[in-house]
Amino acid sequence: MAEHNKQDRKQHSNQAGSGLVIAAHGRHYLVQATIEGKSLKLQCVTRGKKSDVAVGDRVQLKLTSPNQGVIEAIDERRSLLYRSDQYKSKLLAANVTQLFIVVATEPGFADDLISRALVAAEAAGVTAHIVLNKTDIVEALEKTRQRLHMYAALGYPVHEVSARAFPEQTCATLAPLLAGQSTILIGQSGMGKSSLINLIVPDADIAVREISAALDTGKHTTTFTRLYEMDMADTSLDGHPANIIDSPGFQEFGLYQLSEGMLERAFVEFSPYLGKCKFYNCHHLIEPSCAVLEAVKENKIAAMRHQLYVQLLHESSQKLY
Ligand SMILES: Nc1nc2c(ncn2[C@@H]2O[C@H](COP(=O)(O)OP(=O)(O)OP(=O)(O)O)[C@@H](O)[C@H]2O)c(=O)[nH]1
Ligand SMILES: [Zn+2]
Repeated sequence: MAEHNKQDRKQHSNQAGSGLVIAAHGRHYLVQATIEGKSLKLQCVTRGKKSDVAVGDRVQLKLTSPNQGVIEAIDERRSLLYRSDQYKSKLLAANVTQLFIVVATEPGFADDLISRALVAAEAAGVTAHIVLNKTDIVEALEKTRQRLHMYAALGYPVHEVSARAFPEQTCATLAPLLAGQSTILIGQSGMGKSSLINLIVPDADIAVREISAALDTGKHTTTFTRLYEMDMADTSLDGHPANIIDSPGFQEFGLYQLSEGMLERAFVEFSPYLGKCKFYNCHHLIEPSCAVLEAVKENKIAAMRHQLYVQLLHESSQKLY
């Protein structure tokens, strides 16, 4: 260790505290920390080569310089979501309580991605909602509603908003849903996720520039997952702080770590049929007298959803680790 580092460490080593990871870029983390009663943003690394910290983690840390720290421990997590990285799953966000999937009337969205997100949410014990944006594009509204009916029928709430045409109503719809929760927003490009974030998080742009500078991400200001803390003080929801997590692009969820048992339970509409197949260890693929396959045949389970189950089962058997 370099001499000046040693001195730095000595000077600050007795200062410890806790914090919330608000952004991650490679193995560098930005932590909103409280050190001896003072609130500050710290650039942090982990000890050694550990990289199992995620945005949303509550961590214990030690100060190494006035604006830097080392993450010593991760507090127990309430939930953990994974993102996909070429047949591997990496951490996406921790302690999320709900997932908002942003879709729009236009451009069209992919059912496959919605269902993958729903599976990820179910497996992580996270509530999932669908936010239908751009309801002002009325020509496409009915058709989109019909497409989303399938998810509403499965029990996933669908909320209609328009970030651009009806900003106030949009805030009024979303704010009570967000209060007291830690919400991650995901969406395919063009759905209006950024417009929604800018609407519900005042100064989101400034926060992103700050985070980007602190983590030295260069021009890639949109390639990292970040968390915005909202105190809701200037709303009727005062006292119910909310965390909003923005994940860039459409993060494909990492589902490789899911076991077969977890997968079949993550398809909520399978549940009345589980345990009713002829074979107790039925994979619901081609087996005779499979209650799930029979339900697909009778249109009680959408064929599209069953196909995704088959695909995910296949993918999870391909994992490389
Ligand atoms: N008509 C209409 N357009 C909207 C609405 N919300 C956003 N848009 C437009 O949709 C386009 C995409 O919006 P963004 O907020 O950049 O979408 P995004 O989902 O963040 O997309 P990426 O930045 O590509 O990830 C922009 O041209 C917005 O102005 C809406 O409620 N109605
Ligand atoms: Zn079966």
